[in-house]
Amino acid sequence: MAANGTLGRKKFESPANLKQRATSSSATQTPDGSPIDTMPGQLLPQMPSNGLTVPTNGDAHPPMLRKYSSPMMPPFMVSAPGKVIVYGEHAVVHGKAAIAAAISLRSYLLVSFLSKSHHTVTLRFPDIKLEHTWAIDELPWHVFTAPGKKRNYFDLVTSLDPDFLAAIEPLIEEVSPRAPESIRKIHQSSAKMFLYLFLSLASRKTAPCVYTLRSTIPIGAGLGSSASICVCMSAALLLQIRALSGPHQDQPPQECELQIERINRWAFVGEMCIHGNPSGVDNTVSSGGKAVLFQRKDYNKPPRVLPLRNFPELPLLLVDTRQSRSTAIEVAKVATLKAGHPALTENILDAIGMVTESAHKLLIDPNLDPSSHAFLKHLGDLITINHGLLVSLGVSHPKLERIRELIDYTGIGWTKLTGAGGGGCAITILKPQPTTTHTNGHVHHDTSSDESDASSDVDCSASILSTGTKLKHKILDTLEVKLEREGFEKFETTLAGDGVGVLWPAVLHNGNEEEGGEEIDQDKFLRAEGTEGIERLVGVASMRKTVVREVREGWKFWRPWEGDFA
Ligand SMILES: Nc1ncnc2c1ncn2[C@@H]1O[C@H](COP(=O)(O)OP(=O)(O)O)[C@@H](O)[C@H]1O
Ligand SMILES: C[C@@](O)(CCOP(=O)(O)O)CC(=O)O
Repeated sequence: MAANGTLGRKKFESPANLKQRATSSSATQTPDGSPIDTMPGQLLPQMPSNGLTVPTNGDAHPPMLRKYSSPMMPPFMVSAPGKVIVYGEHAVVHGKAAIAAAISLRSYLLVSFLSKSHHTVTLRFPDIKLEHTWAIDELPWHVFTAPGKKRNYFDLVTSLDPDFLAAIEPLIEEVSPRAPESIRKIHQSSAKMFLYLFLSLASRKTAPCVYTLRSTIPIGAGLGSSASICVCMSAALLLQIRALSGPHQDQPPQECELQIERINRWAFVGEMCIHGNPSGVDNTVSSGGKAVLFQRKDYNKPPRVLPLRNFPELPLLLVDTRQSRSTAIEVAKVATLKAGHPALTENILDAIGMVTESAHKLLIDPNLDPSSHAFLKHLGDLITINHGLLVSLGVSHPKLERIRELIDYTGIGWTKLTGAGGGGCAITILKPQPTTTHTNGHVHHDTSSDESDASSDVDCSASILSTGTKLKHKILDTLEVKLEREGFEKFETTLAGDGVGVLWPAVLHNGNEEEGGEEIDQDKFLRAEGTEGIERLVGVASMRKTVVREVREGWKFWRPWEGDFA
């Protein structure tokens, strides 16, 4: 049951519906150039509050002189994925293409509203132990709304405004001033991103609220954690000002794309606050989901970004070395190698470019059969080749090689480092079925698996997409113990899933639409333990129980590749 009996789904409508009722035209179709300052309660005073209908001037009752207080908006959630680079890291710095894909590790942002008397906005980011509150009236709105300065929600912003940065600087300085330098830097980057987006998109009249964020993406491991929180914040603010339509059933693909693009543009602004000069690939993948081909030949021009709509959702094993690394240092290593051995290094970079091209050609093949063994083997071989080439560029790390060794030994899949290397993570695309195991140097053909695994003539379509087989579980569990013993962390994720998603209101029905549902409140969200606890709370069914894709109860996504949502 909902903590508040009025929070059952039937009593609330999607942001798009509310907006449609309030303005009768969608922001998507007729952007009027000015952000909407009011909250749904303010636009719709007739909206039921605590189950009661508020009389309006149109009622049989005479107009009332007392001003009714607006009902509070229900809490809602947004979520956005992290990413991995599947092929082409480092070569992409030298003008070749790379392929990046969304993963099912995600950030979740809960937006809860306070009564008007508060007039504050609070960030609760427990992953980085940050909690900070600002008085909305004391924020430098005058700078962000000065003549000629105010940005529209649909604007393309490609650089940060120095006046805006100067205006928020004193507020950022007040965040965790006594924390150690390394922690303060993390807190202040997140606060800077938030304040810049909040002041650009919201207004002085914005309803007081708390933004509580939890992420299942390891931070600083090259998995796009920062882009994912920027996408969440951008989407939440755009929903609050009703600048988005949907996500809803049968939304045309172009309209889905427009909403994603709108979110992505502001997420990029957030990334600029955190990173200075981001490439834009992380926020693009996190907003839109699935995968993209990404290439930047000329740094003075925007990159080429091609969505790869056919990229299949594949189970992916992700292992974090927990070895911190610096992207800048790894990129510099390759530059040094190139200076010392220009022809050789160029050949390696060209070869990596060919790996990406080969994968791209396969993925856009109209006759692609993503369930065929041949398809998966092609992708897997390219993973192995790509890793070898990265090793020869000198960007691997003994810990990455150890992970690869442990995984190769099980024969469970194809493994490569992902991102900058020098630490960070390794990814493994799982083979359709492991028919053999290796113990103490001996190779065993396992016969203890269930029927689908025991069959040598396996139906790949079932086994490729499923990790739900006994043998795989056994190998993965044994592997997990070994990896953990050596200080590594293993995640079972899915490759090429959804981008930004919305749970409106933040109520789960646990499969029963008739019941009022269970509200996800701040306390429950903060108390959820680890990735499993968070995913259980927000309605993600365990991957091991599902065959094709994770089930996210109640969540809606913009899916241009489908034309609607499932
Ligand atoms: N869960 C989170 N909560 C709050 N801030 C986060 C979170 N995840 C990432 N960030 C922000 O993003 C920054 C990490 O960015 P970065 O080092 O590029 O890592 P990644 O490669 O994972 O994006 C952090 O310093 C912090 O400001
Ligand atoms: C090495 C590189 O190709 C990828 C770095 O990825 P990440 O920082 O590990 O997400 C650098 C880049 O593309 O900017």
